[in-house]
Amino acid sequence: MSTLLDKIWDRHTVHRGAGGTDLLYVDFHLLHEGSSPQAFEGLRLAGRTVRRPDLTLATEDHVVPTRGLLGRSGVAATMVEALRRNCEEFDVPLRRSGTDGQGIVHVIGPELGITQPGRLILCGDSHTSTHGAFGALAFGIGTSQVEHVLATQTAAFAKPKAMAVTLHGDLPEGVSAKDVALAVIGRIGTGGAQGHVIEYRGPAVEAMSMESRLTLCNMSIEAGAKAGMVAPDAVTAEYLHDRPYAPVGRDWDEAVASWATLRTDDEAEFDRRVDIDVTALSPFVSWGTNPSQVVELSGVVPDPAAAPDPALRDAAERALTYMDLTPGTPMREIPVDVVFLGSCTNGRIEDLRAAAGLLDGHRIASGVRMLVVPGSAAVKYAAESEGLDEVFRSAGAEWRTAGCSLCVAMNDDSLAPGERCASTSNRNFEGRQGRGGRTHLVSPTTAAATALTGRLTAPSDLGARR
Ligand SMILES: CC(C)[C@H](C(=O)O)[C@@H](O)C(=O)O
Ligand code: SF4
Repeated sequence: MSTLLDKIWDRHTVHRGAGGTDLLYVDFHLLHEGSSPQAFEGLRLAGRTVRRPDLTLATEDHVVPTRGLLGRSGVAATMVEALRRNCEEFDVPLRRSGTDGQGIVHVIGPELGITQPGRLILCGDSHTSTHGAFGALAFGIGTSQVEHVLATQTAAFAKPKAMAVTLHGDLPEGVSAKDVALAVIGRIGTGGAQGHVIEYRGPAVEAMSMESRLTLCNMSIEAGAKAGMVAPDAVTAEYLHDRPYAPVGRDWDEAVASWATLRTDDEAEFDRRVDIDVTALSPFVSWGTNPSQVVELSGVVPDPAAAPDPALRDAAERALTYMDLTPGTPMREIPVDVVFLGSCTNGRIEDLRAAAGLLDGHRIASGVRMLVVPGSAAVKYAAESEGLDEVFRSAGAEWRTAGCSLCVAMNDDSLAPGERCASTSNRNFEGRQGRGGRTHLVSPTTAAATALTGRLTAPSDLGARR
């Protein structure tokens, strides 16, 4: 009896190492400018080539500007230039910024149909867990492993344990996969899934769109998991059909038939199980400086004294100092300066639609700056063809080109010290959005509702106010 993890692991194992480390075949390798330069340099020094450029794809996402063109000088230009030179020299296909098909690596993989059920997908980036939404095994690797994959199309790992996170019930209106992800991390902690691959299961997962599943799997890494996954089903196949890298004709039929075997057997044992009833969930928001420091938006800033152990109490105290928050303050009373809608967590078309649905015909609060950054060029075009860009602009938000943007202060977008931001991204670490910047992780609709009122606001709070 095997779990989905066992099945994919076994199919990819080319050598079982003595010390419990297996050598796995890699189906697809994604690259970006942030984590690939040393790997290419290593190849060059060793006189090696890229073994399977056809199973490799690079994109420019972390450092690219999302307003205007890439400059000719500066750190970003140097990093992007290095990636372009490396891709050219090693024959690796590259999605350049400013062209079709470019975007955040975890947005374009699924969009192009590269991310397929049963595949092993690696990338030098922690949020590679995103791709598990398709029933792929996908995780982040370090630079030396990137070099190894480039040279050999294989990588060595110790097999992680399997953890089931089962979501029971139906998600209430206005509560999204992002809220579920924050609720899960709030429950199990940032180390709660350490050493495990999470398989999300249950009726609430089956009812989710691919994009919601991507959001859920994206955040797995924030619970310490190696990866997140969802068994493929009809929703998965429907999403992939006709995508540029998806199989066609007979190959498609065979692929779909083989995907049906990619499920955990009924009697298979998980190393750990967590059950969550989503029926009573409401929107979540982070108050602290790691993604487990969350509360329901209807709640208050917690008192560190109530933390269950001294380590958590210290962490909470430090976080509240950094965040400049006082225990007992209702979350709904916390004002924000900036709202960020985007990232590989929530920068897809459904996220933009959901936020635009609330903003349509309204203006964001004065004094609030809102950045809307599509996760890919394709998301941007799709949004523009639906008129969403107009909705955002008319509401007073900035409409940008694709990139990581304010998710990470590695590009032109950052918070000023002390600025407070409601952000649809996945990390609220100190300085993540800029030195001294304060991040509250939220869902796209909470971000939109917050932009309208200027204070942390759940979508359902808006009714009474307008
Ligand atoms: C820069 C990159 C390697 C990093 C990651 O590994 O995740 C980034 O994408 C992030 O989200 O922190
Ligand atoms: S959007 Fe954020 S989390 Fe995603 S890859 Fe870029 S920096 Fe990392």
